[in-house]
Amino acid sequence: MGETPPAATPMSKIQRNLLCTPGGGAKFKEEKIRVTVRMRPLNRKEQAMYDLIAWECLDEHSIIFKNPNQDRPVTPYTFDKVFAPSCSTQKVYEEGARDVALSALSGINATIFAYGQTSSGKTFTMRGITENAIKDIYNYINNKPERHFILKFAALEIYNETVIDLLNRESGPLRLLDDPERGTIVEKLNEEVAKDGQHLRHLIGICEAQRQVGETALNDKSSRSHQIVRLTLESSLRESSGHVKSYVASLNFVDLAGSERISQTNTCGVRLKEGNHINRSLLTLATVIRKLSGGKRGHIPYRDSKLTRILQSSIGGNARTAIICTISPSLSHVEQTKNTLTFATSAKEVVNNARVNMVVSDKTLVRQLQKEVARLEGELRSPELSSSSSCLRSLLAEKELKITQMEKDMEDLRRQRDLAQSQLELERRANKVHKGSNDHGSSVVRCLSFPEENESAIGKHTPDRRKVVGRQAMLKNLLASPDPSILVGEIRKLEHRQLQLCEDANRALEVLHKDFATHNLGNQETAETMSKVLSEIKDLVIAGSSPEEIVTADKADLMKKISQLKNQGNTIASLERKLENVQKSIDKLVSTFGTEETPDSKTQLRRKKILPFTLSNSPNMQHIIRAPCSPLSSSCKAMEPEIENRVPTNNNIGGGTVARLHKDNPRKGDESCNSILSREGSPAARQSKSVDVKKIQKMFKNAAEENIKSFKVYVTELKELVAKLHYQKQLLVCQVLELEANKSANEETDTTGGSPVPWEFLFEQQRQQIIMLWHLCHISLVHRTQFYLLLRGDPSDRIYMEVEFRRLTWLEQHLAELGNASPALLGDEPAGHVSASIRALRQEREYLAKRVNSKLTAEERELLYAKWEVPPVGKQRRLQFINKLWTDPYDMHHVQESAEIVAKLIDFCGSDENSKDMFELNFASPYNKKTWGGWNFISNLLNL
Ligand SMILES: Nc1ncnc2c1ncn2[C@@H]1O[C@H](COP(=O)(O)OP(=O)(O)OP(=O)(O)O)[C@@H](O)[C@H]1O
Repeated sequence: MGETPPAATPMSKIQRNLLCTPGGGAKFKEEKIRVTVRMRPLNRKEQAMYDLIAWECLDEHSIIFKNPNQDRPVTPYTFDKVFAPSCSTQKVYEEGARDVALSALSGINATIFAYGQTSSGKTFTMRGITENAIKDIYNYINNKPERHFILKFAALEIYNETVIDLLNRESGPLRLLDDPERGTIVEKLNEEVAKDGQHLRHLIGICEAQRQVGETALNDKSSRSHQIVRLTLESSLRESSGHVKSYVASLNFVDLAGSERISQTNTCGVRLKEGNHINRSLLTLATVIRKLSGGKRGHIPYRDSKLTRILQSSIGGNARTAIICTISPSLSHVEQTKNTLTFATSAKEVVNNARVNMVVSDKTLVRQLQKEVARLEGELRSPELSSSSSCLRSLLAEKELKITQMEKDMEDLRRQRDLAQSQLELERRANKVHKGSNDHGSSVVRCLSFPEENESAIGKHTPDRRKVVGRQAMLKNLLASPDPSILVGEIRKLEHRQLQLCEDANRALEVLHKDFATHNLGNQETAETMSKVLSEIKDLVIAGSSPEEIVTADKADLMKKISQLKNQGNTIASLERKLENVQKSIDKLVSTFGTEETPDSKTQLRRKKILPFTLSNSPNMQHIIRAPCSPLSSSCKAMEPEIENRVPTNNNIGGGTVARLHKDNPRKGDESCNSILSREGSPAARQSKSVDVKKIQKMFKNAAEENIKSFKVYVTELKELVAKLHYQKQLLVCQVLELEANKSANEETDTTGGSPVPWEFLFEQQRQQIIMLWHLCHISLVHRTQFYLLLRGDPSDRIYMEVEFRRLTWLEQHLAELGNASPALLGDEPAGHVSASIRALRQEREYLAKRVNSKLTAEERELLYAKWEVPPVGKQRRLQFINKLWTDPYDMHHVQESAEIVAKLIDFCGSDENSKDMFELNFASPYNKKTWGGWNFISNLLNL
């Protein structure tokens, strides 16, 4: 059997009823405990002792103590019913318990118990009540064929505060459990279904037999425990009726042990112990009743005894309760009777809240829910939708509208994507066509362009702006594409192209490096030449006031040479034009002398027309090749004497300076050149020119043929090297300006005898410009310091100042040009070489910071820190200090102090006049340090 609470309706079933019975509701009914008093007759012992009857039933509701001396009036006790000794148990049941007992058949819990002193007739009464109730219950059941009843039986006793299952005493003491839904339940209490009345009586009989009974002085068969017989009645209408309501209720028959006075019962030992437990539990019951009767809802000590715990729902709870208080009429038990009546008086004030426990079985519930679901589904399918269905329908329509709009949007996006792809394809084709038409030029420029896929030729002369714009448009189209996968795919393709470009660019860079190595060689030669020139210039400056003729002659020669250089204005274009003039001159000569045309001569003529050249260029070519050069300008002007464009009729070609340079640097082709010059300059040749025209013509033809082969090589080299001359020419111009300035100063001094040009003013002005350029070009602090401290405004410093200024001016422009052309600028990043310069400067500052502690005393350091506003506390104070040096090009005081500090850190005294030489021609092109920075991939730019 499962757990069966002995005195409470299963809460789960009650709650299920309350929750699942639509519209059924729970009908609560407040009702006071029915309290009746039954007074037994005097038993034989009482009669034998001639005990007096102390109580009189005034009527069916009142009982009064009969005062033997009649002096004091007594107050009768009034109850629902008072049964005189002559009343039968049947009547007690019918008038005191029947309606309560039968409430269980209607789903209301019911409890009927007897309370009174020992031997007052409780057991006697309850047996009769139970029997009558069973009889009535089965009579009711039998009279309700439309309902199906299940009657379950359980019984327990509380003996010495131990709960015993009377159907299975061997199971031992049972525990009471507190269930939040079901209340107090008796764990593992057997419950047996009563098949019928007879079976039920049999079960009851078994329990009575199991109950603890003992003999006392007052009762031969005194109950020594509280007994609770529980009938659980479940009733439901039969399925054929179509109803679903069912009821469940418990009907408790409680036969309490009687209170007893030890003095009267003469108990000891076990009985005394039993009596103590009985009295204690009854006292708790009386307390609970008393408290409940007072209407106070404070603490009710249900838990003080197992009796009150089990009967909790029956005393002030969900049950109808009837208490039959049994009393003895004997005068000898007046005090016990008064106590019972007092208890009864309290009990009759206790109000219960009984309700009908209507339940729905799981099977019935499922069936009911299925019907409800079917009904709702029918409503949904019905055209006559309810208001909620209409709301759902409008919501669905709104959703469908949104879906339709989204589909339209998606279609628009697809069209935009297709359009972008078409534009991309058109752009691709356009770029391919464009690429095919511009597939020329140097590899150096190509690396700075933005070439297309499958582009294999060397790049163009200049970056194709239109192509870049087209690519930007293409990127915009791609970014506007609604399909990210297409974007990513296209970008990956572009990255692939960029990788190819990177390889091409690296190859172009190699070419550039080789080119520059050649340039460096020429630059060294140029430096040597320039050193000589500068030496001459310095000598000239120093000897500016010398009257010696030889110096004047040298000065005149140098001025003449420089004037030539200044006026040449050679460019590669002008050189080529001059070469074309030479060709024309040769052609003219050939045509002049070519009166007889043989097949050979025609062939030669055609070949000369294709590749005309004059031998007179050879020595000049060497001069140009060995001239100072720069790798950076494509519009440089070459130094070429005008005489070189004429027909070689003069054997003084090249002049003294050129001849000297030529001698210092012999080159390939000199031999043939000298050979021809020798022939042209000999008297025999001049004689034959006037005599043998054909011979002269043939000579020219052969000479031209001889040099035509080397002409192409020469032109190629010329194009490369002439382009490198621009920078060195600037230096020469610088020197020219300096010489002119000196010359003007000298002439002005000579002619006017006035004061010289205020060099100090010019010095300060130029130095400020140089300082600014140092700052802009991120020049080494050590270099700045040395230059600043060495060049203090001496007239001899003019050339160094001019060189430094020119160098820095060129460098600043060069950095700007490279920065503008650098692909790295596509990512808005500083040019690689600028970054390298900044990095190098930072490293230099770190180097200087490390020397602070060793070169400056602690006192000096703190003074400087304070002066330069370095925080007194913090990390890297030395580097903070160094980072403040050479940072303000406008403040000359700042520059002066910065230079002095750096000089101290590097142990530079600045007194060596020869140290100025380090600033003459110490030109290091940024190309020496330039490294290929790689490409910025589109994906990186787009943060993909
Ligand atoms: N109303 C009555 N009419 C005739 N005899 C009665 C009546 N009530 C009780 N008796 C008799 O009194 C005796 C004691 O009765 P009972 O055992 O029922 O008392 P009790 O209250 O149950 O005592 P205890 O508390 O000790 O069990 C029994 O022999 C019983 O037959």
